[in-house]
Amino acid sequence: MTRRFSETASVLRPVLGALFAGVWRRMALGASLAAITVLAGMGLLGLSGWFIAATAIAGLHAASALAFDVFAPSAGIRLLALGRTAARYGERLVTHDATLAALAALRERIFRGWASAAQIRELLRRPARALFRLTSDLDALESLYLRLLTPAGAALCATAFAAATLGLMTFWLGIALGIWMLAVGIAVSVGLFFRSRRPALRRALLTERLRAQTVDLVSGQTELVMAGRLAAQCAALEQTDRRLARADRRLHRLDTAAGAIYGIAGSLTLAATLLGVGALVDRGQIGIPAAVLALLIALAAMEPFAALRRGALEAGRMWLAAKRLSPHCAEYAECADSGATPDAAVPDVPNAGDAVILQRVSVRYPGSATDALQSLSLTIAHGERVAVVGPSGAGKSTLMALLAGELAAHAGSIQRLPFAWLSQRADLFQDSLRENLLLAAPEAGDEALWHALESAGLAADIRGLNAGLETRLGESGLGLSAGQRRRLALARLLLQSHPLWLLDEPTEGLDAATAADVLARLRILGEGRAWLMATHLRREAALADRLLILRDGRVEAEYRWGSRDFAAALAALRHD
Ligand SMILES: Nc1ncnc2c1ncn2[C@@H]1O[C@H](COP(=O)(O)OP(=O)(O)OP(=O)(O)O)[C@@H](O)[C@H]1O
Repeated sequence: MTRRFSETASVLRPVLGALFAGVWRRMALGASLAAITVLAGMGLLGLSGWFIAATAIAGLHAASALAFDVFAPSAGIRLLALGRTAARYGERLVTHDATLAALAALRERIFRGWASAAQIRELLRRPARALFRLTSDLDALESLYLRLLTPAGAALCATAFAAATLGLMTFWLGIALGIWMLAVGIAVSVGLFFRSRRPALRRALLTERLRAQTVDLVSGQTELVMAGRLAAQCAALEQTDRRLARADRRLHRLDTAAGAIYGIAGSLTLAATLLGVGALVDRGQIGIPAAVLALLIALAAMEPFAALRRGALEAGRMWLAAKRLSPHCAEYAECADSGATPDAAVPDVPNAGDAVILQRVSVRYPGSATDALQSLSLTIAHGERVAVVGPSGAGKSTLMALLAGELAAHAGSIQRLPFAWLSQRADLFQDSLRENLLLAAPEAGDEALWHALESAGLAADIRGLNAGLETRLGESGLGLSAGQRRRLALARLLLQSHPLWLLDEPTEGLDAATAADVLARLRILGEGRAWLMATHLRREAALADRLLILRDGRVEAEYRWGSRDFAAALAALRHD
């Protein structure tokens, strides 16, 4: 039991800390306004009933009718009516403003929490899941405040108010009402939470699966048709949909049952209060108007608990979201406390003279039994060009990813200068050419952009487009040829003045003429910078000052330009 409690606390603490950080005052104000709205509503109903009953009784005799003060209660009714409307309006504004601000801050925290090598790899493997978590899990936390905490606070205030009002008439009636309301409210909410936890969890997971399957179906249509798996994928999707509908039906049934229980509990409360206040009137302890006030307050008191229903139904989903987001919130909080970034793989800067120093670095992929890089040491001097060659699986891309900070080493030390990275696939976005270029240098003006395009040999092509730099690209750079995409990536590389270039097979897939042009430009523009280039191709490796032969994650040999071994190793590479 204690272990369970400490586990729950360890999940909720970072999430609540992250959710309330910076906005807790607004959230407390929102919850207070929600409570005021409920109390004003109860007060309005009770006072109106009291007023009508008291006016009717006072009207029975001329003397009492003349003495009856109609102004104070009607002013009170107006005040409560206006107050309730204003509090409701303020509550909506404040709670939603606080929630949106909290979620925006939390989203940023989660993004920062994800900005680590291991997380990025995981996200790239399952992008649909990442998107779902960013949207759905965070929305679930929105419900935690709006549908659970705020209504729970309002329900407690309503209980206290109803118990106090009846307690003023007779102490034990107030206590009995308070205990009864708390018992029913807590029992139904907690019972609903436990009964709905499994279907709510199932619903959240099935919605996630349905989205991922739909994305797979749409984006992989061609492959599914080619493999004859389209019908199977559709059937799997339909099955998920059916299971989701079953979970939905179960939740709806629970919701209806909880509504019915609250209805019955409300009627029982009303009947018991009627008997209680009837006895009090009989004994002459209270008048009829006070009895009507008590009855109407008891009638309204159960309503805030009914509002908790939705929160209790969604609690399972909130719990799942909290469990998934909690490590990221905790991770980020630790980093914020220590002033570090979440990515432990950020390397140091080497001493003057060298651009890269790797010392006995080992890297292992999660789930792999062997190291992809094994105690690898490498030094690259300023302005030196090193080409890494080796058979497929030797560890070339791993080495590049390590230096780019996409992978963390489990042993050894890494020092390198700031770098610009030309990867095999140019990461182009569905945006204008200008925005795609500005990713590399957000402050660059038009002159710098055109200069980079000129140097990359793409300026003439862009000038030929009607919208020039404003031309919009499709997904992954659709609208440009492979050669133009590579040149655009090259222009991005040139917009950065970093002293180290990481080039991953920079001309793979280009025709011989385009490749020769790109390489000639790289050679001229990369003068004075250090290069680390992963390659299979002779035309690329020929630009290097040093060849590094990698095999099974180790440096097997190194050859300097001009040596016979260098020429032999070069000759062994692919020609185009
Ligand atoms: N994401 C991954 N998870 C597990 N193992 C991986 C992963 N990526 C690469 N590896 C393994 O790490 C080793 C080195 O792979 P790497 O991609 O670095 O080789 P490479 O030399 O770049 O190959 P290629 O020339 O085919 O691109 C291989 O044994 C490979 O199976």
